[in-house]
Amino acid sequence: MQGLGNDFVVLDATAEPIELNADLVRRLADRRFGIGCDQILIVEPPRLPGTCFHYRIFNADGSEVEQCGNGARCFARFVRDQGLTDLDEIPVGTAAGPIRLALQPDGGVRVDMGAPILAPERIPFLAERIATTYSLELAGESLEIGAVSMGNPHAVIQVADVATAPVARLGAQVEVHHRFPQRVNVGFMQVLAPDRIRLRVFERGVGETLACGTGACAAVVQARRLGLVEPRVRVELPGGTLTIEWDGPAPMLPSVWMTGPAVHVFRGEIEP
Ligand SMILES: N[C@H](CCC[C@H](N)C(=O)O)C(=O)O
Repeated sequence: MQGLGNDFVVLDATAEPIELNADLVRRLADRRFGIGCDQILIVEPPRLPGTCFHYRIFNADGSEVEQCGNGARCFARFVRDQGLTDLDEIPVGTAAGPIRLALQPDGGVRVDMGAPILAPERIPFLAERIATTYSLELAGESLEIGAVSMGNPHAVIQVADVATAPVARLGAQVEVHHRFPQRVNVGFMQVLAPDRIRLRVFERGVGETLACGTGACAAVVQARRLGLVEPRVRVELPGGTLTIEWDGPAPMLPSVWMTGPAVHVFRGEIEP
């Protein structure tokens, strides 16, 4: 499956459990010696009340993570195509809590990604207090970043031009910065207009991907907090465009909504 070029191997563990260790994940995700993907998703029976499935996510480096936006849309497409559900609106449990996946008539998927998390200790991010931006000291330079969690941690850096942003170098340095104890995804955001953002994301555990759904959500949350965009924003990533909606930063942080495509690429069996 792929969502704007962020690609996944999706495994159906609804009938019998699948246990993946980090080494097996890395082998399956390897684009030369394995199948090849950015993340592996596992469809499991429900764990949370009121949900139909549980959704586990593993980065290509073998790390298990809390949330994946593009993967959520592909999850919805997969469980429908596999006949595992006939619901149009699918409540799914994740390590970050429940999310709701709604299949759209045009084949796209709209996801209630839940409310963003801004409290540093819950991101997690080491900071004295919550702030709209933080100064991050890197070898020889100081960066202004936003820190937002969508269940998974994101650093958001505003740049003048994503095309020339040092994504590989800075992304790799910020990903492992000591103030992010569980590492971090690093978004490079260029605000083009109040309803339009361009974004590149250096993903934790993968490197730069063609798209990052939670990264798009985090970028819009940060841009809204900076007063730069309207509640509905088109986020242009290298792999395509997502529509992100967020009415915040109201006192009660509302959900972030993400709408975009989910495409089936191939179906196969994994040799035991
Ligand atoms: N690399 C992310 C997980 C995948 C997120 C991304 N593929 C998305 O669409 O949200 C992390 O370590 O938190």
